[in-house]
Amino acid sequence: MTSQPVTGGPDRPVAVLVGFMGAGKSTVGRILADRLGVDFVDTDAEIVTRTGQSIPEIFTGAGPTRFRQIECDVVTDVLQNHRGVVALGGGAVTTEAVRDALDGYRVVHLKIGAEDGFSRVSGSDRPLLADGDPAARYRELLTERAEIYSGVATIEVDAADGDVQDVADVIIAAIARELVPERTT
Ligand SMILES: Nc1ncnc2c1ncn2[C@@H]1O[C@H](COP(=O)(O)OP(=O)(O)O)[C@@H](O)[C@H]1O
Ligand SMILES: O=C(O)C1=C[C@@H](OP(=O)(O)O)[C@@H](O)[C@H](O)C1
Ligand SMILES: [Mg+2]
Repeated sequence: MTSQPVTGGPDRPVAVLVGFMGAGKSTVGRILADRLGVDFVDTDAEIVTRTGQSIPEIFTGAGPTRFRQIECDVVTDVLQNHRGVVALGGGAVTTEAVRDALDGYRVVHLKIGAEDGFSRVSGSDRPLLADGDPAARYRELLTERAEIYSGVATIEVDAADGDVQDVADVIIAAIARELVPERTT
């Protein structure tokens, strides 16, 4: 686990979770919010609520480019207006405007390897894994994006190590260290 100083603040979310599909952003994000006693927003769920369509429906209907535009609008709005925990969709940070919007925020990268991550999402309805060889596509996209996640993150945690509660514990400990740097335990 690595951690750099930063961020958060009364006018910002406590934490924004990024990382590849299957890292656990949606699941751990909800647990983290419960543990911290704050609200949780998953931007994919917010997209579904606002459009009235599922993520696969948007990808196959409006298309991936339009999905990224909708996603960018929703993410920037949530970042400005939400104060709890936010989980982004795995591809949100491929949009430059989203990366810019994250500047100065506490951004937690849930790091996952190809084998662990794919085993969690194999057979799910994620549209980017719908065609061809999903395991190969998963590996390719993960390799393409790994640096982007690390580039926007202020905290990085191993999301393969332990169950979802353990991952939430590690994030809470990292945030606590930022808030109280001299803490020894
Ligand atoms: N640390 C973990 N250990 C075991 N299973 C996990 C862990 N994190 C997430 N999962 C499982 O992996 C699947 C994908 O998790 P999800 O939260 O949707 O990931 P993401 O939002 O990053 O794509 C879910 O079935 C979830 O329960
Ligand atoms: O990596 C991606 O491009 C995507 C990740 C998904 O979210 P999760 O990372 O929560 O699975 C969802 O936004 C969409 O299927 C596209
Ligand atoms: Mg998710």
